[in-house]
This record gives sequence, C-alpha cells and structure tokens, in this order.
Amino acid sequence: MYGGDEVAALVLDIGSYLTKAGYAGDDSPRVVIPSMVGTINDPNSMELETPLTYAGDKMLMRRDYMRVEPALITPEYKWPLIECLIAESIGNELKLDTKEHPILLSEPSMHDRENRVKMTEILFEKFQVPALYIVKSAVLSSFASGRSTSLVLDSGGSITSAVPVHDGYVLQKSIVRFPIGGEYITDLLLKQLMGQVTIRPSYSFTKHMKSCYVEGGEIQGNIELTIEEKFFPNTDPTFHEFSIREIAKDIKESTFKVSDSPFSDSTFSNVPCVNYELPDGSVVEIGNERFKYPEIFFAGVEGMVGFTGIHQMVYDSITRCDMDIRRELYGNLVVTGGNSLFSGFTDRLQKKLTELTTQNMKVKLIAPQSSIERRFSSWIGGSILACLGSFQQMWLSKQEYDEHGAILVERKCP
Ligand SMILES: Nc1ncnc2c1ncn2[C@@H]1O[C@H](COP(=O)(O)OP(=O)(O)OP(=O)(O)O)[C@@H](O)[C@H]1O
Repeated sequence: MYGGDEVAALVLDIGSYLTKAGYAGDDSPRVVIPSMVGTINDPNSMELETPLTYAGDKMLMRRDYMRVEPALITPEYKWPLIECLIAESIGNELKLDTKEHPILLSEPSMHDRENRVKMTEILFEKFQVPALYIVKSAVLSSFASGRSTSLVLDSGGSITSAVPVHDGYVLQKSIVRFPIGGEYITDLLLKQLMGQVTIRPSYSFTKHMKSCYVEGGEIQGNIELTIEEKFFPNTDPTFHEFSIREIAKDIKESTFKVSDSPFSDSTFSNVPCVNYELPDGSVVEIGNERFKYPEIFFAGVEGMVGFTGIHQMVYDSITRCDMDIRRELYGNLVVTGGNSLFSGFTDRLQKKLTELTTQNMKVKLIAPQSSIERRFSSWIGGSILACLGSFQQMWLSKQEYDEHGAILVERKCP
C-alpha cells in the first residue's frame, strides 16, 4: 500500500483536444494546454538523437521547421508526444518533480488494456512517480456531479460517447461512441471560410496605423490600418493550419448555436448574419451555418453509418443496460464536454429525449451552468476522488509496480 499521502497528489487528464493538470483538492486544473506538440525537423541541421519538442505556450510560437501534431487521436497515442505533454504540464508549468507526487490519471472510458499498461510504464519508468491510479473519465465526471450511477454523455474534441456508470464502474458493453466532436464542426466552418476570405494568423502580418496623430492623449484624424504581410518560408504547413484553425474555433465557439427545432435551409434563410472581426481587422459574415453545422449532433452525419444523433446514442446505450437500472440512468444524465457549451445544446437534447422515451420515463439532465465544470468535469472528479481518505489505500505504488510489473494496473484500477 502507498504510504506517502502527506504529499499532494496531482490529477492529470490528457484529452484529444486539451490536457489538464493540477493539484487534487483544487476546484479546477491550474494548467490547461492544447494536446498538441511541435517538433522541429530542420533539414539543414544534423539529425538530433532526440528531436526538439515544444508544448503549451512554446508550441503556440512560430518556429522554423516546427511541425505541429496532436499527441492523441483516440485510440492512438503518440507516446513521445504524450511524454512531452506530461513534462510540460507538470515539470514546466506546475514546476513540480514527478518523483514526489502520486498521480491520478483520467483515461478514455472504453477499456484499452494496451494503452493503459504503456501509460503505467511511462509514468513509473520515465517520470518515476511514487504512486499512480487510473480512472475512466466517465466515472470521474459522474463523481464530479456527486453520483456513482449515471449515464455520462461526453461530447469532446474528436469523440462523443454515451457511457453508463453503475456504482462507480463503467458498463463497457453498453458504451455507444462515435468519432464525431467539435473538431468536425470546426472543419466544416474552415472549409467554408477558405472559399470566402483570406484568414491571416497573427504571426503572418504586422498592423500599421496611418493618418493619425496623438494630441493631448487623444487620437486625432482618421485611423487607417494597413497590413504588412510577413513571410516566413520555413514555416511548416501544419503550424499554419493550426493557427488558422484556432481562429475558426474562436468563430465557432463565439457565434454557433443549436436551434430549438430541426434546421433546414428554407426555414433558416432569414436568420441575421453575425459579423466576426479577424485578427487582421477584416470582417467575415457568419450566416445560417451558425445553426446548420451544430445541427449534426441531432440530425446525424451523412456517411457516418449508425450515427443518427446524440439523443439516439443515449437511448441506445441505456437500452443495452439491464432493465432495472434504466430509470435511474435516465434520471441522472450527466452532460459534459466542450460541445455541450453550444447555446441551446442541452435544451434540444432534453426535447429530443422526451420525444424518444415513453411518457412515464423521467429524463433529467445534469449539466452544470459553469463552463469550467462542463469542460473539466473528469478532472474535477479526479480532484475530489484523490482527496478522499478511503481512496488512499487504492494507489498502485512504485514498490508494487517494481514487484509485479505494469500489468498490475489491470487488477488495481478496474
Ligand atoms: N464554448 C464553447 N462552445 C462550443 N464549443 C466549445 C466551447 N468550448 C470548447 N468547445 C469545443 O469543445 C471541443 C473540446 O472539448 P473537450 O475540451 O471536452 O475535449 P477533450 O476532452 O480534450 O476531448 P475528447 O473528449 O475528445 O478527448 C473543441 O472542439 C472545442 O472547440
């Protein structure tokens, strides 16, 4: 048993979109960085044994020959990049030594023995953690809402899943998941914008103010902005795409909404356009695509066989569970993940589920108002769990790992 509980435990959640890290017991993660890593591939320099990698803020800065890529495309982990994210979030951002802190790690809800064993090896061997515990993200989201039984609907960057949790365990056979998430919506918008405007990321231009002067502390005359393009021929296309994507993401997050009735081009032809100012000062008009693209969560996606909406995912998942617990799951439907923050998302879900279920089945959505709780629910659940007195005996210690090997994680962390 691990006996070092006087040292603060850390909670780490590496999602496909964001990596979150911080102290157990805190209300929210102190570090939130993209789950993307930049790697320098300079054709002119001698091949380095370990290539230079950058994560967090360092990855957001343009560098010659820096290739930017996701560390995790569920279920595929790129281990050197995952190591870079762990080192950045705990070593550089929190400025802590991993040797001194037990780590509670959130993992995807679909059981994946190979990946969790590998993660265990990395954390004990490379990062020398004194103790580790791994918990499925849906279990943690359920705990964050104060429940040990619930149906967790999580719609994140690249995956949307409906996961039944019963008495703190995931019912694996009843999970329903599809590779659809917020990044798909960003892709649709990006494709449309590319044919409409030139998107210049901030690194690629300088703004100059002309025809104005300052007198008595006030700007006089007409302000005229001019853009001077900056050329960096050694910029890797992946960095340029990432930078443009960030702008599309911001447009999406600030202007898109889920409508309260099904979208069609004819009924939504008159919705007012919204103007969005791009970093270079030019303005782009966002029309009825504000409603059209998020509609896929309820109408399905052409070509994605079996996906006919998230309400159907919830229904199918609960239908695969034992009859005795279905009522409890419908009454404790935890809604989480970045996409649930689209305005109108939870109202439409409630409406669709009420239509789909029988009259005597009460559907109750548990969706906190705060966006922090919605985006970081599994991290918050981990923060609560790692502080419980009764949990301290659960840790998988370094000593146990040395004696039995990484496979012990399968027995200790169900
Ligand atoms: N306010 C918002 N409105 C709409 N979408 C949002 C908002 N905030 C974040 N998102 C979207 O949510 C997605 C990321 O969700 P989340 O942070 O839950 O991902 P993740 O947990 O890292 O990914 P996954 O669950 O796939 O591993 C992104 O596509 C992001 O653009």
